[in-house]
Amino acid sequence: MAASMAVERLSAFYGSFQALADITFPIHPAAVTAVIGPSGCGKSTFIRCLNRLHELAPGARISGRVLLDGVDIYDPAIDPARVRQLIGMVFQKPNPFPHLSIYDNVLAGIRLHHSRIPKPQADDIVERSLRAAALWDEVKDKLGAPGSSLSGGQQQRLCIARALAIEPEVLLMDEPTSALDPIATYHIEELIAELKRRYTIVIVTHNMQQAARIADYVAFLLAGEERTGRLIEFDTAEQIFTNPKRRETEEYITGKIG
Ligand SMILES: Nc1ncnc2c1ncn2[C@@H]1O[C@H](COP(=O)(O)OP(=O)(O)OP(=O)(O)O)[C@@H](O)[C@H]1O
Repeated sequence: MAASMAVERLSAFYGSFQALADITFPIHPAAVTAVIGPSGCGKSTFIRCLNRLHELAPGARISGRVLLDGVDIYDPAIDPARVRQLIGMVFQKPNPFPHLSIYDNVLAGIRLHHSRIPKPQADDIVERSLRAAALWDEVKDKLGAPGSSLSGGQQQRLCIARALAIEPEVLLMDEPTSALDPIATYHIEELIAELKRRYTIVIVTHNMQQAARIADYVAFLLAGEERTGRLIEFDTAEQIFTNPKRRETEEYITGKIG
């Protein structure tokens, strides 16, 4: 069963600067939730709060709660490394280790947690993860080639395979297609549609058409003059794109602001 998440009164800070204020909404299991909003409204900050990457920035902290299946991932008893294992992340720019082979790239994350994996088990994890990332057929005959030998879209699917190898319950994606061409973007969108059957997915995107194509739910964030991002509207994608309740949402999705 895919996990559910929820954010409750989440605020995020960099030192004295408040990047996000008082954000509350549910993240439904086995569905795609898109986080949209103009540049600088705090989308990346938000998604990084969901797996405790935010706190690694100097002076960064949060208040509020982030629940994974009802458990607060910021509870002092919870190990942040375990959180990042359960809640995987894929970044904007495909970032495979360029000199590592495709095979070793898939295992790179898992090796942080398990020092020795027997070869048959490693082979199995590599094949399963590459299949899940819809990359197996393209690379199965060159698993020893460096990650950098792949196209941008293939590299991004390799990063998705690396994230899936550690068996997360939730997959976070921060603008995963913004560095890719339209065909590679199409492949990643198809893959997301497939992955949401098993995983809970949160994606940051600048691209309204993309959000409309792939999201089940949408959270729209907006920052005012003080640059603090707030949740303007959360709803099903259908509602947000056909009949938003707030004027600001309508202005954003029709291109009048942002
Ligand atoms: N490490 C940091 N230290 C201080 N302020 C930061 C840091 N990272 C981001 N910010 C600030 O936090 C705010 C939100 O930034 P964030 O990158 O989360 O926005 P975003 O919506 O993802 O932007 P974009 O769409 O341009 O990527 C901005 O005002 C930004 O300048």
